[in-house]
Order: sequence, then structure tokens, then C-alpha cells
Amino acid sequence: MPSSQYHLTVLISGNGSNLQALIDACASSALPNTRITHVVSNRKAAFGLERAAKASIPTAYHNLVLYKKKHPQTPEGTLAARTEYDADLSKIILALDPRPDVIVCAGWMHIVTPAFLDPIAQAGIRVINLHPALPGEFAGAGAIERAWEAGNKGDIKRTGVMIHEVIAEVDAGDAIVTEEVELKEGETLDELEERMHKVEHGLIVEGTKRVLEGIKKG
Ligand SMILES: Nc1nc2c(c(=O)[nH]1)N[C@@H](CN(C=O)c1ccc(C(=O)N[C@@H](CCC(=O)O)C(=O)O)cc1)CN2
Ligand SMILES: NCC(=O)N[C@@H]1O[C@H](COP(=O)([O-])[O-])[C@@H](O)[C@H]1O
Repeated sequence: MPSSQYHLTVLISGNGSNLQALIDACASSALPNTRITHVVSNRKAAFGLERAAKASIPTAYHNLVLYKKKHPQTPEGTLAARTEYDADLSKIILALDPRPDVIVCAGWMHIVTPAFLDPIAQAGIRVINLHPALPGEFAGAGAIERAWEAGNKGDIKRTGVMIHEVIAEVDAGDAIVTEEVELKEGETLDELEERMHKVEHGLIVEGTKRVLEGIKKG
């Protein structure tokens, strides 16, 4: 990796254990010359905000409820609220100094629209996402539980984790890195989730590293 520094913005919604994996990686040789410059959450109570503050990383809370209150509670109003929310999220990130080279969705439980994706892409910023499933499987929220249920029915023998490019279609972007996780008979959901999270914590660093290695800095 060249000597100049890489900058990450990390989007979160919850505990932030994957954010913590990135924080720890930036402090080690795992992600050299890399700094998380900002963390944005769509949930005020996200513990990941405390993790960021402890690491002296600036944080922001981007609240969708404020946008929903400005629009009628109709399908059209909800779409307008989400579009405005997403457009403002892109403006917030594009106004950051330094701007990120990569935006990492680390448990970011909000489906972004082209109102966010298009201006970010035009700025040459990559958006990647951690998803606890393999390409083409269990897109969306609750993927681990759905895989566990499918395993209990004998439909699948393994699930996995991927880091992928974020496109408008949810969890359908090109995979950057994947890792299979074998399902164990009689395992509880909590036990599977614990194994999956361990894989996530390694893969989010590896996936971010691979994307950064493909970015030429001046
Ligand atoms: N346009 C895209 N947006 C997002 C992607 C993506 O690939 N394309 N990945 C997701 C993350 N994600 C799964 O990895 C995911 C997150 C959230 C949801 C979802 O149903 N969210 C609901 C709200 C849920 C909540 O607030 O509890 C919603 O947005 O209405 C599905 C998939 C990041 N976004
Ligand atoms: N669709 C994305 C998705 O479901 N992501 C899930 O959110 C968790 C966030 O944990 P964290 O806040 O501790 O990093 C991750 O463990 C992952 O399974």
C-alpha cells in the first residue's frame, strides 16, 4: 500500500463490533496507513457511537424520523422522506474533510437509494457492505436467522459472510470477499451468530483492505 493515508467513513446502526474490528485493524498492521475519520449512525442509541467516541473518532447521528415527520405518512411521502434523507446523507459525507476513500456499511440497517449512491459514486467514493450471507442468498435483514432455519430444515449445509459493493439492489453488488460457515446440527441460533460474528470481524478488515489496495493515492 502506498505511504499516503487512506480514509474511511463507517456507517453503523447498532453494537458496532464490526466497527471495533476496523478501529483495531487501523491501530495495527492489519490496515496500514488507514484512518476512520468519521462514523455515522442512523440510531441515536447505537453503542458503536460510544466505541467511536472512545477511539476519538468524530460521530454523527442521521435521524430518519425527522424526515418522515416532514412528509405525509403515505407511500409517496415515505419515499420522499427517504430520498431527502439519503441525499442529505451524501451531502454530509461529501462535506467531510478529509473525504473518505471508502464508505463501509458495518451493520448499517438502512437501505440506501440512488439519492445517496449516485452523488457518492460521482465523487469516486466506493461503498461496501458487510452481509452475513453468501452471494445470492438471504438478502436483507435477519440473514443469520433465516440461514439457521434453513439449516434446521435440511435445506442448506452451510451459510457464510460476504463483503460486497453496495448497489441499489439490496445485497446484490459484486462480492469482494466471501467466507463459508458450515452449519452444525443442534447448534442454537446464538451459537451460530457468535461464530458468524467472528468471521465478520475478520472479513470486514480483509474486504476493506482489498478495496483500499485497489485505490491509487496521489
Ligand atoms: N441499496 C442498498 N442499501 C443497503 C445495502 C445494499 O446492498 N444496497 N446493504 C444493506 C445492509 N443490509 C444487509 O446487508 C440491509 C440492511 C437493512 C435492511 C432493511 O430491511 N432495512 C429497513 C429498516 C430496518 C430497520 O430500521 O430496522 C429499511 O431500510 O427499511 C435490509 C438489508 C445496507 N443498505
Ligand atoms: N444486513 C446487514 C446485517 O444484517 N448485518 C448484521 O448486523 C450486525 C452488526 O453488528 P455490529 O453492530 O456489532 O457490527 C452484523 O453482525 C451483521 O450480522
